[in-house]
Amino acid sequence: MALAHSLGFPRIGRDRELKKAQEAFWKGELNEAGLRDVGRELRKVHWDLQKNAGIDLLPVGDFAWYDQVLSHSLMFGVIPERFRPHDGKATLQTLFNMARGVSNACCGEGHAQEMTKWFDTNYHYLVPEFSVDQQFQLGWEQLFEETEEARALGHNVKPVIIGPLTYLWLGKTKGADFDKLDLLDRLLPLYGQIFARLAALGVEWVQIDEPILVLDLPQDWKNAFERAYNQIQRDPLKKLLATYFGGLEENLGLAANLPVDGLHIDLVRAPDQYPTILDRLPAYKVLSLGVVNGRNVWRCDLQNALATLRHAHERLGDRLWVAPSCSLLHSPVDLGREDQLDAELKSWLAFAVQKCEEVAVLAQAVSEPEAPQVLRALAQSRSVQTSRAASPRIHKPEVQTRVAAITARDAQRQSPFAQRIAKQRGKLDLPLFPTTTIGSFPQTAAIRLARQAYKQGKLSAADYTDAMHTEIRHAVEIQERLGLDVLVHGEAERNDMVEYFAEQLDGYAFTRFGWVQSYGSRCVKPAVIFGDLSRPQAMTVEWICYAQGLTDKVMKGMLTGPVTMLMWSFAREDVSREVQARQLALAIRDEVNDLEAAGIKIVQIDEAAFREGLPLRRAQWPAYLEWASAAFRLCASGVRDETQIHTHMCYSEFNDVMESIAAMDADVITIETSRSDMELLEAFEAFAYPNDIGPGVYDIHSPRIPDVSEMVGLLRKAAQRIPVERLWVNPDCGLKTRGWPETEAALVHMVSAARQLRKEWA
Ligand SMILES: Nc1nc2c(c(=O)[nH]1)N[C@@H](CNc1ccc(C(=O)N[C@@H](CCC(=O)N[C@@H](CCC(=O)N[C@@H](CCC(=O)O)C(=O)O)C(=O)O)C(=O)O)cc1)CN2
Ligand code: MET
Ligand SMILES: [Zn+2]
Repeated sequence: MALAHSLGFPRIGRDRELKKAQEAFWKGELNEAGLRDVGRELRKVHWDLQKNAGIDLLPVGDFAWYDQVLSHSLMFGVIPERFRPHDGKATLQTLFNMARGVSNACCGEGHAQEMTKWFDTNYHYLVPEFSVDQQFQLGWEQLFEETEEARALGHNVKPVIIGPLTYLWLGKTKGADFDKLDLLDRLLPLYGQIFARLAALGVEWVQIDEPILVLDLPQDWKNAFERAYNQIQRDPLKKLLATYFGGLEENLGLAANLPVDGLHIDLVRAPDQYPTILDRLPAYKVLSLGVVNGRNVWRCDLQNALATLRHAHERLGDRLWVAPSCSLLHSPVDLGREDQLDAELKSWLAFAVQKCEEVAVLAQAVSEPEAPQVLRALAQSRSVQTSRAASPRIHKPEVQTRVAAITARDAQRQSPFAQRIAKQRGKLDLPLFPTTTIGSFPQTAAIRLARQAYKQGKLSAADYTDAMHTEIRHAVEIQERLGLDVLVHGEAERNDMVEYFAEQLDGYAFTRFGWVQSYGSRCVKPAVIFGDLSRPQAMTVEWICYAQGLTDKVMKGMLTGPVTMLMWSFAREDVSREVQARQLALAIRDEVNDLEAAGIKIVQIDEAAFREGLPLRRAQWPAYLEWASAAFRLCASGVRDETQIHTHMCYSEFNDVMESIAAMDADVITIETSRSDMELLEAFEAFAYPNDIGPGVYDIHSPRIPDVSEMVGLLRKAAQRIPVERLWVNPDCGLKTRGWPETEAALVHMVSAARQLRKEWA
């Protein structure tokens, strides 16, 4: 029989119990013992859920108080100087300080560790900081404690640990410039120590995650794999090397031959690697096949997966394991919780619990093809596949006809930028260094509670609209008082910048409890694209016009772009991402045009996920960049020259995609730059980026209020790289996670900084 295992389970909890406990702890409303109780209970529930679903070997080490990479930094003693406790002993407080930063009398100033995207997901990890004299020592007992905890509950567990090369790859060197790989020899002994301790606890298998094996790796990193694993092998634990999010391609031989006892590969993202791996895998090794998609919510086509598994089983026998493609961290927890989803649609979906059931039944089907539950599951899967393929709710001829009729002309503004900007300047009458914000203002508890009451039917639509109008008035008044030049309505009415639009588009479904962790305690509820997408009516025009009616200043209309809508949703798999992006682009284009017709002079189309959508392998970049920037232009090109189109991007490296950013041809782009000290602008300068730019002058992820002088300094740096006529002044990103007091204080400073620059350049 094939063994059913899981690479990791969501930690946040079915009802976001972990989020609520973390936030209560930070507010001082829950003590550490209380927080630890919540964690312990969640782990117990999650192991039980997986075991009851039929998983034979359960993951431990997938739980984290904030982020799994951060847990590893504590385990390895990689604690930046500014957070190092006096007695050298890291505590939960140390961990949260590293994640969230400190700024107080007792502990001084310490900016949080940088946060960045986990491969091509919407999960963010905390970037380890390495110094040239970096030492590593075991400094965190969590993995061992949780292993004991699981074993005390009677579970058969497999601890999960990030491999040494992936861990180093994810980190950043600080201070002196040096090669991270030089740290490998110092780090490796810790793996030996960890494995020895796990073996002493009675562990048989450990999972070592090395997802960087699916990237284009430099040769020295490839070489380092052999060296590292030859050194690691000298101990009694069995090791499963896990790769996911893509195919091994030219690293396949390397991965197959490392001296470990098993290899996991992602057959959902890269089914093509299957036959080759069978030929290359040494005969002693276990092969774990990730056939159930851990990154999407569609039920697995069991028939299809089983065909591969049966074939593999003939060759491998008991050396075949079955798993989800990657950790289920990226899936919502339990579909059973959804009580308001349409029954047919619900029958097409699987969340983490259901995915474990799929893995288990597939593992059983390999050796017991006639078992009643296997036959039942296969029949059900077949009927899901046929009902979906034929469903009239998926295929909309009018949408397909419109997409087919798109011409190159539709994705091109009427005139080149130079002509457009002259007309826009004439009409907008803005000062040099115009100030603006990225869109959202604080999403206060009051706003969320009003929305909850409205959704539960406890607040009427009219009363909800009134409550949101009050918020918009408040935001507009404050912006006028602060003296900002281009105003926003503040996005109070939006639960999320993607979900809000998804709720108003045909072809999208949304869940009530489908939460997925984005970072720390912050979660998102990705909507589900199930069919051809269209916009039945205007989505934002009334809100934006209400806001514009309150002021003589220019009100910027705020939309989310097609690539971001797609990347932050659960997408279809029966049509390409490109086609879905085009459908979204047409819907957004109609909204842009409606805003223009309603008298709105500036429209911002956010593409925060543009960079995240980039394939992990460079060979696939050109095709993606081509359709992604074309989709943006399609949204933005239905308007007159006078209408100014903005876009916004965050969490982005731009150097290697400048050409495509320029190809988007937005009149103004606002970007995150403050944490990198305007370094990002080098790319814009080097490329001679032609359009207007708003480099963020302060980091909105931190409650810290930067001084005027700090922002003036950043703006002067920007002015050295970009002609001042083309510079805007704005924060790094939206302000929804901030409170009002710090938001106002920071914006007062920002406006002063802009005024000072105007004087300097007058
Ligand atoms: N989709 C997406 N991905 C993204 C981003 C993004 O904005 N959206 N930004 C980056 C990540 N940054 C993020 C920043 C903030 C939040 C965030 O604040 N999330 C909220 C949830 C937002 C939401 O959906 N809110 C709903 C529901 C809020 C809620 O929890 N309501 C309570 C009741 C009210 C209360 O007690 O607060 C409940 O249902 O129990 C609403 O406003 O209506 C959270 O974790 O709390 C998420 C990601 C990258 N990826
Ligand atoms: N307009 C959005 C906001 O201000 C853009 C956020 S990008 C993650 O929140
Ligand atoms: Zn942003």
